[in-house]
Amino acid sequence: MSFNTLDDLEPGQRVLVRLDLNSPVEDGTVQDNRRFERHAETVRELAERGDRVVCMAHQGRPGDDDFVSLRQHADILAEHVGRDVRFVPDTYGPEAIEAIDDLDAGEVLLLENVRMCEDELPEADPEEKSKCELVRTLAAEFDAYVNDAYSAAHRKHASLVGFPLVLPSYAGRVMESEYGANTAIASRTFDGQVTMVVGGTKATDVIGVMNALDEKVDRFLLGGIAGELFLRAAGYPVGEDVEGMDLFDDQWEQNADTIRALLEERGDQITLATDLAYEDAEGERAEVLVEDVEEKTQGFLDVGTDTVAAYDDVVRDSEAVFVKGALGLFEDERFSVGTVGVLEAIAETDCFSVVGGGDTSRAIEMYGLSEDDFSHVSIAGGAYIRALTGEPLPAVEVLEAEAN
Ligand SMILES: Nc1ncnc2c1ncn2[C@@H]1O[C@H](COP(=O)(O)OP(=O)(O)O)[C@@H](O)[C@H]1O
Ligand SMILES: O=C(OP(=O)(O)O)[C@H](O)COP(=O)(O)O
Repeated sequence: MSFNTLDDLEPGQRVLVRLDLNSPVEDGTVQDNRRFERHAETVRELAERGDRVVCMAHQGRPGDDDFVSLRQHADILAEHVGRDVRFVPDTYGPEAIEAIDDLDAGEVLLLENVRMCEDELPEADPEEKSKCELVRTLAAEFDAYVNDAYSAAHRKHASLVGFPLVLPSYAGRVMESEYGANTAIASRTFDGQVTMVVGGTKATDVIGVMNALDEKVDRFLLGGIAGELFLRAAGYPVGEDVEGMDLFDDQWEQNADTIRALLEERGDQITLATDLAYEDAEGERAEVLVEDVEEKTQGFLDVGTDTVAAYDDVVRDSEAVFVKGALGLFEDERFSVGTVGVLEAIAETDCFSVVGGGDTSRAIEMYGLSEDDFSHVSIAGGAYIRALTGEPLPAVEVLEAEAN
């Protein structure tokens, strides 16, 4: 590992820590998940050493329903850390600076959602990001920067790539362990069939790297939003937004050409759902064969049972299975069949397996599966599949470049 870690950081300092607390938000309520539990280890270690610990994180994307304040995150984080986590509804303005100055040794503060600041999001190189006001203002308050946000390390945002150029920088415990595990996995080779289960909502992240995964993956099993977009490209009347959704049309615009090319060039490696599940008028799970869909009038919330059976067979014939994203809205038990079915098949076989996707790992504990039945459960989604391709992660690269 060629970056500095917490073992290299002198205790008793003012430390700015980038976490990834991006979480599901249901009816305005932030849902606890493994990201809190894992990052709490880094925060607790720093606080116990007598550092002043200021945490910075994001939630959602501007314009989306889950783009909310981090106030609730502070309470959830506090439960996992086992000590108070103060919250300030400001990121680098006077209120934030005052709260940072007020902190004593061993105390923890969480700043407001960093994506509420204009400087954060437009992607740019570290050099440019290091000069923005957000980075310059906050850097002046700290002795060191710790990046623990492995799962956001594929984004070139200010809080992720800007600070290592202006502060001594270190990887947190989550960054260290996820980087180590995912890099080791990327260099593994397998004799038998390697399968990747692709679902979730961030279709763009995975479609963008499917070409690069060609060497690594023999079979792709599609579900979730990516699955429907592929069905649309294959000519079925699905994969579009209905009823005020905002999941398909933008991602279709961005990826339609790539999807068509993938289907044409390696369609034999790509398996699509043959049936889909939806909520009927009585509120029950109902299913329809993809070939029988005449028009999409409501959301499809899971793959159907024929599809699950077919995917189950493929998983049982595989030597390695990588999961990136849920096959359906598994948080609702009626639509958990695809995600849980595939996870159960993996757990019952002795294939090498990695489960990732910001939310997918939640399905393991929600449905009584044991983490021990998987080789690695990552709290990262997009970053982990990018790591599999061997493509560098910008936030890791800058930590390495600036390490001494
Ligand atoms: N057909 C679907 N309709 C709505 N939501 C879906 C569907 N399929 C999957 N999801 C949702 O995708 C969410 C995100 O999955 P996740 O594994 O975190 O992938 P990603 O990293 O792409 O966000 C899950 O919480 C699940 O509810
Ligand atoms: O949850 C995240 O990614 P993931 O869903 O791919 O695991 C990260 O916080 C990155 O968020 P973003 O995809 O809105 O940049």
